[in-house]
Amino acid sequence: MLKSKPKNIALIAHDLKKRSLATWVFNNQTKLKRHNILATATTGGIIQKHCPQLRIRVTKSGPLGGDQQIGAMIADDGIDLLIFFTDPLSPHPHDVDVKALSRLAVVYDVPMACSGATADLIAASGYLD
Ligand SMILES: O=C(CO)COP(=O)(O)O
Repeated sequence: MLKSKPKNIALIAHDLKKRSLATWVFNNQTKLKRHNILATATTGGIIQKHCPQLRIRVTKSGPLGGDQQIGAMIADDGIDLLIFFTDPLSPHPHDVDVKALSRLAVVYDVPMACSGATADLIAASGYLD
């Protein structure tokens, strides 16, 4: 099968969802490894430990501007997929940044998964092949 060109994929998870995102990445690393992976600092560090063979570029941590950095990349057409496992049951000091990031993903029509079920559907869709 003809492979599509590597995509720029941003990975982010709130604290209580980091383990679940790391597991999702581990389970999908065969598909992910030929793409350019970007993550916010803490999320990226945890995923890197679970998946040492993936090359992960990191931004600042979310509360320190990482969500905004990824939002700016979306506005520059630099992100093809956003996997952002959000935790709707905990307060976040940088909630405005979280909202701004998900808003920009919609403005620029970037595919976005906020939970495992949607991320699984995207992985099964052929988008990463
Ligand atoms: O806060 C985040 C998303 O809003 C994620 O940032 P970290 O990966 O640095 O924890």
